[in-house]
Amino acid sequence: MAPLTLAEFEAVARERLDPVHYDFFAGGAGDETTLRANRAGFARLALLPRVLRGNGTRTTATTLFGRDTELPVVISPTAFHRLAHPDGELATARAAAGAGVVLVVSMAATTPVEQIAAAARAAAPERAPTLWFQLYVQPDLEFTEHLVRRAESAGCTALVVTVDSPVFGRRERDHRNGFHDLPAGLCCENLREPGGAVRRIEMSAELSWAHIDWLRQRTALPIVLKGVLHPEDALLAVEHGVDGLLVSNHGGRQLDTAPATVELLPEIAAAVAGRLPLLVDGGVRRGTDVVKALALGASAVGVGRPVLWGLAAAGERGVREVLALLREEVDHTLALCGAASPRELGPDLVRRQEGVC
Ligand SMILES: Cc1cc2nc3c(=O)[nH]c(=O)nc-3n(C[C@H](O)[C@H](O)[C@H](O)COP(=O)(O)O)c2cc1C
Ligand SMILES: O=C(O)C(=O)c1ccccc1
Repeated sequence: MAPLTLAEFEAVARERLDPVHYDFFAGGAGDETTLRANRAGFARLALLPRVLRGNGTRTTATTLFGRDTELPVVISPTAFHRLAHPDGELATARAAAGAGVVLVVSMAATTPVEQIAAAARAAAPERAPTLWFQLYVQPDLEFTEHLVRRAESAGCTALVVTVDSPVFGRRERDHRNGFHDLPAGLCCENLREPGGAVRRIEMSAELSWAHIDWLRQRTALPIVLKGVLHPEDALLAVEHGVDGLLVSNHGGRQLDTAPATVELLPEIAAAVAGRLPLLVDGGVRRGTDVVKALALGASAVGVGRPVLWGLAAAGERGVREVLALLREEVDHTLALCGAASPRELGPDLVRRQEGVC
């Protein structure tokens, strides 16, 4: 039976994957409190529908940084797609392009960004697929700049700079399983030097706002900061001229006990006061989750693990099905809420209820 929900895709993926790789994808940091909190945050919110709105025609489409997208959902960057399926990022890119959904290519992709972009273009030549590139600013700024140029030349139209990883999160499942490295034959292809050697990704606690200023001066691409959670940092982001925020706790993989992302949205939306578009990820598994996040001020949401489950279950087709399920659920939820488009949603549609999980 074809999976009917994103949760069912996870169950299929779990059966197919090496348990060590399943744990790498599924796991979080520490006690996995934040991993669970992301889901609980959505579960605590109720949707309060409007009726008799006369919205016979609906759209799930919207725009992000001036480009059309079929869904207010982007594929958040996740490492190592070839651990999930031999076609890896190529399959993900084809599915995303076919669905008209933005793919954020991970710096830790197991396929070079140029090949990912070519696969996306070939899969949907008529619609100029949208790829963004996720960057961990490396202490070697010359190499970082080289990566930015590669992403630009490959046709990526935004940089997503991950700022929640001054050190790597402590994922205890991986420690228990002894999973520390990619198997032979796979590597982080975007870390390959012109000479052929592959660098290791460095997490750096030295990074500061000065690095964001440095990057701002070196690229005309929109810069989205991924992993801003504190409203004061959201204000600093505005001051430093970034173009968007992806409110994220890294799917519960970095600071354990960080709050659920959806719970932070209202505060962050109030702080930025419309000066920047907000995206949010962490625990989005249902169309109702998407609608709740948009109602609370997000322009779009990101999904991480569900795409890996689709990929592990059935390669490109699995990712296509995951995106199609999300699209149907978003459309259905908009209809039931009396909304004609993602842009019509406001905080009046959401109620917080205690004790519901
Ligand atoms: C297996 C895995 C790998 C990830 N790799 C990256 C990465 O390379 N860069 C990054 O910025 N975030 C990475 N993330 C975090 C995701 O971009 C995203 O924030 C998170 O998965 C969202 O939560 P969700 O999985 O509940 O949808 C990764 C997450 C997972 C689960
Ligand atoms: O697993 C992750 O969450 C992640 O961000 C990552 C980054 C670099 C290499 C491998 C994983």
